[in-house]
Formats: sequence, C-alpha cells, structure tokens
Amino acid sequence: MARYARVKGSIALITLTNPPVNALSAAVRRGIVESVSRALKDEQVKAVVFCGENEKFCGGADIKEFSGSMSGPPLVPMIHSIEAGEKPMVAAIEGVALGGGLELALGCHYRVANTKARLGLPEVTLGLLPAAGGTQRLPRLIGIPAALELITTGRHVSAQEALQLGIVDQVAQGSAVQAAMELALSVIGVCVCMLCVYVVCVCIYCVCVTGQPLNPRRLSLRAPVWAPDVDGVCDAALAQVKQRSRGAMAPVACVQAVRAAAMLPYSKGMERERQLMDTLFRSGQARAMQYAFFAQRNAGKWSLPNGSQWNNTRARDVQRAGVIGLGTMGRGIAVSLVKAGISVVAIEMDAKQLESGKKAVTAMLQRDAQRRGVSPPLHLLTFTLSFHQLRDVDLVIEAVFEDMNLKKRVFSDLCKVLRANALICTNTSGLNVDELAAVTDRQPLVVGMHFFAPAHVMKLLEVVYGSRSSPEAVATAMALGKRMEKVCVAVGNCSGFVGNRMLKLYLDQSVYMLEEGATPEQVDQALEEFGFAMGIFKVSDLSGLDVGWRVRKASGLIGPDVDPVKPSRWRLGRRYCPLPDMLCQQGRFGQKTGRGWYLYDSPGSKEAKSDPEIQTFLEDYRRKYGIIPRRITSQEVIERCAFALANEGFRILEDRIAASPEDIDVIYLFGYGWPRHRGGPMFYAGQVGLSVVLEKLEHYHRVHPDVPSLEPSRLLRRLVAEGSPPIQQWKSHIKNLRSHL
Ligand SMILES: CCCCCCCCCCCCC/C=C/C(=O)SCCNC(=O)CCNC(=O)[C@H](O)C(C)(C)COP(=O)(O)OP(=O)(O)OC[C@H]1O[C@@H](n2cnc3c(N)ncnc32)[C@H](O)[C@@H]1OP(=O)(O)O
Repeated sequence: MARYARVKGSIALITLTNPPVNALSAAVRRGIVESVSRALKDEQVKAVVFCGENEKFCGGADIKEFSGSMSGPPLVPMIHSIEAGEKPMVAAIEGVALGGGLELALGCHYRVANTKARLGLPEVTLGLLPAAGGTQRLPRLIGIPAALELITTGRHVSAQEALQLGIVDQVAQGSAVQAAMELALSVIGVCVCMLCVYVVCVCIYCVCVTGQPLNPRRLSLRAPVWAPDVDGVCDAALAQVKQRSRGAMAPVACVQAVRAAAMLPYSKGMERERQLMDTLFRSGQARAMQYAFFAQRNAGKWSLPNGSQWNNTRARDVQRAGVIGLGTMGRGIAVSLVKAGISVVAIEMDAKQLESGKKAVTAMLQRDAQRRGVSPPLHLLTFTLSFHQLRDVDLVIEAVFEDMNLKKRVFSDLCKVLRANALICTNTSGLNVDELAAVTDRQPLVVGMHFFAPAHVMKLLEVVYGSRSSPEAVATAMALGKRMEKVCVAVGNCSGFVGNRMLKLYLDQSVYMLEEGATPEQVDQALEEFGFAMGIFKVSDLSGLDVGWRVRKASGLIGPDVDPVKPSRWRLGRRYCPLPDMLCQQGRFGQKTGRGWYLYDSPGSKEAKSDPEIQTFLEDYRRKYGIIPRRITSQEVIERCAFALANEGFRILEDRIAASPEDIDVIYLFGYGWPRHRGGPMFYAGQVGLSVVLEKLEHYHRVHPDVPSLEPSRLLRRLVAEGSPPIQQWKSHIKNLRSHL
C-alpha cells in the first residue's frame, strides 16, 4: 500500500497506493513505516520524497476505519518518525492533501505542490480535529489566526493560497514529484541548476543554498506561537464558532487545541490535542457527521425499483438547455447551468418579465465572476420570448408558476418545438410528475428536477422519476445536477416528493403547538438550539406564507364554505390549523410584506423581531376556540417535530419513494437546514433509539388522536420488533416489508 523506489541515485520515492484517494488505511500506514525505515537504513539514499498514486497525494485518514477497531501503526508516531528522520523528507502534493494527508506533509521538512492541488484540514466537518499533530504544527508554521481559520472551517485552499500562507515552499507548474525531487537534490547538496555539475554548498550560478540543516524545518521543535493578542484572537474565534456551529462540539475543540499551540510546548500541546480528540472521537456528533459524509456519496449511487441504477445506465450529454420562466427559481437554475458551462436559452412570457429576468441573471453571473476573478460567461445565454429558439436544445427545465394547468400547457407547447429526443424536466416542488408527463409525446423523457431556492446557492436537487421515466432520463438529470455542483438524490413521484412531503408534517406539528400554548419564538428557539440554522417560523417568513396558502386553496382545504370568523379546525377528516391562513388573510406573508410570524423593520428586511400583535392574536384565537394554553417544553418541540419527520420518512421508505434512509437524510441536510452533527432525521431516530421514538409517537398519537400522521408507521414498528437494527441494515428489512406485514 506504499511503493518504494530509489530514483535519481539518491532519492527514495515513497508512493501511497490506496485508490481512489490514497487514504491512510492501516495497510498504507504500515507501508509508509516500512518504507521510511528502509530509506533511513539505505546508505545510498540521501533524501526521501512522498507522493500519491494517480496524482493524488492523500485524502487523509481512512474514515471507514473510524467506525471499527483501529489497528496498524498509529499516525502520530509515524509522522513523528518522518519528521525526526535524519534525511530530508519532501512531500510532493498533487491533487489533494487533506486531513491526515496534510498532517503527513507537515511532518515532512519541505512541501511542494502543483498548481492544481488543494490542501486543508477538514476533520471538523467529520466531527473531529486534526489529531495527527495538525493543531500543533500548522499554527507553528502559519501563525494562530490563519491556522484557526483553516482548522475551524475545514476549508480547502489552492496551492497558490497555500504558498502565500506559507504552508508549501514551492508551487510547481508541472509535476510536483519532479519538482520535489529537484528540491530534495538541492537540499542534500546536489545542485540541479544544470550549469554546475558539482556537489557544492552554495552554487555560484543559481545561488541555491544546499546542504540545509533540518532542525529549523522540524515544526515540532518550534516554540509555542505566543503573541500578546493571542488570547483575544482565540476568544474571538471561540465566540464565532459557537455562534456559527449551533451546538457542534468539534469547532470549539479545534479552537481549544490551537490555543494550546500558542501556550504550551509541542509535547504538552499534543497531549491536549489527544485529550480533545478522545472526547470527539467517541461522540455521537462525530458518528453523525461521518455517516453524513458517506450518505452524501451514496446518494449519487441511485437505483430505481426496476433495477436500473447509476452503474448500468448511461447519461446523455447535455450541451444546450432551455429554462422556461425567469422567476426566482428559473433565474437561479439558469445561473447554475451557465456556471456549469451549458448554453442556456431562457424564456419568459412577456417582454417586461424577460427584461427583469435578464438583468437579474446577468447581475448574478457578474457578481460571481468578479468574486472569482474571471469574466462572466454571458455568451452562453440567450434571452427570448420565442419557444422556437428551443428547437435544438438537449433538455428543458420548466420553472413556471406552481400551477398544474399552466405547467400542462407549457409541456404540450414544448412538444411542438423540441427535438423528438429532448428531455423535459419540471422544477415542480410537489405536483404529480406522471400527470404532467401524460400531456407530452415523450413520457419516458420526462423527469422532475426539484431545485431549492435560491437555486444557484442551495446544494440539493431532488430528481423525481415518474412511473414512465426512463432510466436514461434519470441518469441524465442526475449527471446534469452533478455538473451543476448539486447534491442529487433520486426520488419517486408522490405529493411533495420526499422533502416537502415530510416538511408538511413538521409544519403541522409546529402550528399545532402554537394552538396549544407555544409562541413562534419558543418553537424557533428550541429548533435553533437543536442545531437548525433557522426555526420553522423564521423559515416560513423567509419563503413566504402565501405560497402554502395558494397550495391549500388549490387542494380544496380552503373554500367558500369555510367560516371566515371562526374557521374550522377539522378538515378532510383530520385536525387542521387555520392559523397560517388567518395570517395570510391579514396580508402577513412574511419578510416580503414586513410582517408574518414576526415583525420586520420594512418589507424585505431580514431581521425578525417579536411582534406583540401575534401574541395577542394567539391568545384571542385560543380563547375563541376554548383552548386552555399549556407550557410546551423544548423537549416536546423537538420530539414532535423530529419524530413526525422521521415517522413520515419511514412511510416514504415503505412506499419506496426513497431508496434508503441515507437518501432522506441527505435531502434534509442539504435542503432543509437539518444540523449536520445530528446526521439527518432518520439517523437521529436511530441514535435516540427506535423503541424510544416508537414510544413517544404512541404517546403523542394517544394525546392527539385527530392527527393520523403521528400514528407510528408500520416500518418503525417492524424495525423495533426486529431488535432495532442499525440504520445501514434498514434497507434489507424494507425489502421484505410487504411480504412480512
Ligand atoms: C477510543 C478513542 C480513540 C481516540 C483517538 C483515535 C485517534 C485516531 C485518529 C488519528 C488522527 C486522525 C487525524 C486525521 C484525520 C483525518 O484525516 S479524517 C479525514 C480527512 N479527510 C477528509 O475529510 C477528506 C474526505 N474526502 C473528500 O473530501 C473527497 O473525497 C476528496 C478527497 C476531495 C475527493 O473528492 P471526489 O473526487 O469528489 O471524490 P469522492 O466521491 O468524494 O470520493 C471518492 C471515494 O473516496 C472515498 N473517500 C474519500 N476520502 C476518504 C477518506 N478519507 N477515507 C475513506 N474513504 C474516502 C469516498 O467515500 C468515495 O468512495 P466511494 O463512494 O466508494 O467511491
């Protein structure tokens, strides 16, 4: 797992060989330890160069090993023996040097990267810290503020930025391995300037300094990086991560470990790093974040109920796409497509809308290009009122108003102009994809591509297959989404698909709790303390209460028979909360009108303030319906919201709308702000304990028999009856569900 070769007479080249990312598995660590020992013993070898196979230096420790019992040589002593080695050690960084990979490079005496390399310490995103000396060596190399920023965010930096920060000594235009070997030769006193052929200490032609002592290059020998403002810098970083991480432990531990690098000698700092890592390593948060890492990657390995899947279906190439409708969604979709290098024909129905869409899309692309220091790819865009311009596109994404009849009209009009084999995709957030496909002349080529607002920012894409969608159409939408840098999840067709189908029940619980005695502030605070970026009522205000109001009207929940003074709390055979409708009747649509569940300084402003009118409104409401308010604890808020979500997730699995619990969790992590350190609603249910979730749901259903969605799902009951297997095994239980029940 590490290849050893002697090259250029005096260099030992140690190549990490563990595709795809040369992770530091036990076998790789063993290979490195053996190779280093061999290089140090071989008298012909004067310097050592480390590199990775397939132009990827190293993706870090093998994350899969974290869930088992760790064996093989530990990383910390391995890196220490490299640093202590009496021959110059040079890291040749190509592709990536991440986590333990970068820590290995920091143990080397010199680091060379090529221009395309990316470096970083992303352990914090896995609920950990860089515990192979990263928290102690990096600050000694680049200083406390820069190290804090990199370690607490896990951000990857380019080779150029790494050079500016001082992480690498050199950036090579071509092969980093070649450049590292040349550096190694120069360090051991062999000048490589091509003009002088002697072994010298200072070459008079190129003035390279050769025969360098190694001690100044050993980062562990450097003193703590104390400076008068260090305390202030660390305190500010701590305050910042606490605010940003919303209960995640790892960022806080990262600051504490880096602070030790400022105060303590290296060996003591390493002890602190180890202590902090021990706590994180065992934590449920680390398990959740590592689960999320693999769940995200597994989502790309989609499968359909008919057996077609990612590795047996070819995606079509998409060069030109059409976007119909330049509202908020269409604009974001057009921007994402263009940024992926795809030509876009953007269509609107009238000249005024077209002009304002054009302005907005152009401005978004210009801002993005300016930030990245490139020119905006505006040449890829065509704005038009004419459907005929779509005649040679490969695929169309419809993003018109959420109205079935309008969408149907657009779909049938598209069939008149599109090539016979062009795909038609809909950005509907929950309408029936089969019903839309039925009005076309190409049902197999119709799929949903459900983007989340704002579509150029949000990472999630639900690719919705209908009963007639072809595997090729699904593969094409998934591949296109990946090109647009989205996290894509293939889901089946049902009202609301996965994300919004679950969201409805979460929203229901939240408003029921307002009826029963809670305030929007209390519910939101509980959810934010749990780790959500925003509470549900702030989210509703942000997305606009009128959106749901329109959907409820269209679905017949609100009609002329509803009493406007005392609207019924019972509709279509179940409990119904009319509070959101009553707010809409008052014109309280959220941020856009400056009033919703909260009050805003002006329409469009973002800072939510408590509104005394809402408190009075809720009190009047409860009085009108004879509801005696009670105190609702944060625990009840979390249980009712999170378990209602998970319960519907189980139903979605029963119905085969999602292929796995991981897919559901990825949707909630990337589309709905579920906190990453809690894994996702399905993972969270498993972590709390399925029997506990079942018991709680039974309790809440007993108390609220008029809320059928609280009745525990069959799959949850089945899993508990079968001993609550770990989440990775749920899939096999779902397979047999139908025959067993
Ligand atoms: C009981 C108490 C004990 C306490 C003490 C114990 C201490 C023990 C620990 C010692 C110290 C550890 C310190 C170091 C920690 C680390 O290094 S953690 C890992 C840090 N690295 C990362 O986070 C990088 C993760 N990977 C990526 O970001 C990306 O994969 C990539 C490298 C940028 C490549 O991206 P891309 O090309 O898009 O490919 P992907 O699809 O993402 O990945 C391809 C496949 O590779 C798998 N993979 C990637 N990285 C790893 C990894 N580090 N380990 C294992 N596997 C990895 C990924 O899952 C993909 O797999 P497939 O889906 O099967 O193809």
